[in-house]
Amino acid sequence: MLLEQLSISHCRVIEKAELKLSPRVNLICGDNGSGKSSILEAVAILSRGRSFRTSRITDVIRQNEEAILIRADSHDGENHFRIGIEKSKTTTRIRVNQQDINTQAALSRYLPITIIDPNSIELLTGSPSIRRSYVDWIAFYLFPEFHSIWQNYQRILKQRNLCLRVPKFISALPVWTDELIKAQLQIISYRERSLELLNPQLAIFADQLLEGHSIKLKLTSGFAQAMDLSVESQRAFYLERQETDIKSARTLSGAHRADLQVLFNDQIAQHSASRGQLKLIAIAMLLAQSRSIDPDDKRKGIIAIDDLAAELDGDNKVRLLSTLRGLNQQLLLTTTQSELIPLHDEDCMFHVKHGKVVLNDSSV
Ligand SMILES: Nc1ncnc2c1ncn2[C@@H]1O[C@H](COP(=O)(O)OP(=O)(O)OP(=O)(O)O)[C@@H](O)[C@H]1O
Repeated sequence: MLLEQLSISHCRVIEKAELKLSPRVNLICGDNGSGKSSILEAVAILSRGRSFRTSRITDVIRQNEEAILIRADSHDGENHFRIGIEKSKTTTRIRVNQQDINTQAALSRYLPITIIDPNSIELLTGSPSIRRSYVDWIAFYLFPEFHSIWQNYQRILKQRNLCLRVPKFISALPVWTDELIKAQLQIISYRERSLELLNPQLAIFADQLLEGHSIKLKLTSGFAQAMDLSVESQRAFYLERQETDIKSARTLSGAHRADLQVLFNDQIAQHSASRGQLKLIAIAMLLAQSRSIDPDDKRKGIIAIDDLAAELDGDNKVRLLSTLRGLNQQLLLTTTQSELIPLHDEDCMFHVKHGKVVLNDSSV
């Protein structure tokens, strides 16, 4: 997928910006506070419905404006799409090819974007939900049916939790437990299939970015103890834990509590890698995520990196830039240092000042 033209209105310091993007490197330069990250936030809102810096849309809507509006022309190699999203404090309107559509997921399908920013290290240091979302993102793009299976799991979980919380519904608990068991076996299988595609990609990026150190990812099941996950053994487990679940008023085990173990040279990465290495591991994981949804080299994701130079030392920066160059994917990179990356013929450089974006003509 490529973004060809991007139009942003009322995003933080940006009143209006139009960017005609290169299919390769797009370097977005400017001083601190000029509005570089706001461009990436706009792209994130288009792809995911929310910014990567805040979950509140009101933070992102320009002061004294009602709504943020982002539109893009994109194409996937065969078809062109015109996509757009308008978000006010209370409403969201999504359009694809002049048609209103109902769900963010339907829009997200058109725009697989991986965002790398200085907070990406939370992929390792943050809560398990960040790592679950990381794997589920891959399953979402690889398997069209995954999203409804995931939604179904959330619905069943809510029903089971209701039975645990409200005494008059307790008689329905075995039914919802069985539903939960069935649904989570599906979720686990999709996550495992995603990891099978992810791990070989990760080995390649670990080699390029971490000088031969190994990174491996392993799924944990979401159950406190190692056990076989057959229907019978799960049923016995939930029955045995029923009183604890009732006391907590929620289901304490299952696919919604799964985690991803990140192994660095076969040790738990969070406990063994340096902070600089953790950053590189997170970057390798995110690049591998983007590559793994494109096994036949047809559905390329877009990679956006906010503040590329931040906190990587000289050699690591050089290694990362050469890895990015080799990717053959569309890149959106922000930086305060316009000399950061030598540009090639097809690349574009944009300068951002007080929210105004201009194309640097010498870059095309
Ligand atoms: N809702 C808003 N309305 C108007 N301006 C805003 C709003 N929220 C933030 N700003 C301003 O927008 C700018 C945010 O810019 P942004 O974070 O995109 O800058 P940046 O170029 O990425 O900076 P840095 O290099 O420091 O990361 C800041 O100047 C901030 O004060």
